[in-house]
Amino acid sequence: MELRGVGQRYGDRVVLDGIDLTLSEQRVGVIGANGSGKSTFARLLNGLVVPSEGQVLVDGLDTRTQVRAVRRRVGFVFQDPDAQIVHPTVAEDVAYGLENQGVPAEERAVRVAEVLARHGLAGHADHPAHLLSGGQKQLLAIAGVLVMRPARIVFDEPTTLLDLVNARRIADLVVGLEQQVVVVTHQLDLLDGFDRVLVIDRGRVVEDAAPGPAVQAYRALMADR
Ligand SMILES: Nc1ncnc2c1ncn2[C@@H]1O[C@H](COP(=O)(O)OP(=O)(O)OP(=O)(O)O)[C@@H](O)[C@H]1O
Repeated sequence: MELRGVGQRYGDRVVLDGIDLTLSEQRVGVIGANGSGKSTFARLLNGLVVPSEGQVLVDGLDTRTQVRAVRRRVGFVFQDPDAQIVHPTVAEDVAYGLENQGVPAEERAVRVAEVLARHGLAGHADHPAHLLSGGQKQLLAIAGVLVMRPARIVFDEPTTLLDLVNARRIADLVVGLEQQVVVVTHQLDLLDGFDRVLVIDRGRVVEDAAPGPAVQAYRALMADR
């Protein structure tokens, strides 16, 4: 994924400015203060937001002109799974994206069963999705993305609403993924073992390093506020 001269503004408000990055590492973290531009950055990566300046490219595809192809390559997991869960039952919800892509019913059933089993939701296939616990809902939202087999997944604060047990579960799941992942988080221990961490501050990337030095830079920055 590549950002070239990317800027994002809403009216007079500059939310991101002068972002030039190539993200080729398997695990990339994004940290920074509230309102620094992290979610906007995450949303640029799969075309949920199109930059007001510059270009975002995924495998050479421009999010401005090839957003459908980009979305097939880049899955997105929202902070609040309720934003993502739209169908009455667990299995229907996971099947939804596949149905949209025209995957035949038989293959859909196999892929849905497989992903639910892998994420401990097999026993819940026919349960109402809204009755799941917060942790199960987040797993369901992730299963709904994984079933589509995107090559990359962007997570926007995936553990914020979760208790410690479920947060750990999601963290383990993220670490075990074979896809490229970009994770926005305030939970700094989620970044252990990541390849690269970006610190965003006031719309700019102010540190770009391994997790240790990046977290240190972020702490130093916040200590001065
Ligand atoms: N659609 C929009 N219209 C106007 N302003 C927006 C829009 N989206 C984001 N912003 C503004 O951009 C700034 C950065 O928001 P963003 O959600 O990217 O920050 P963040 O770093 O993810 O914050 P947090 O850690 O609190 O989630 C905020 O001041 C926000 O109000």
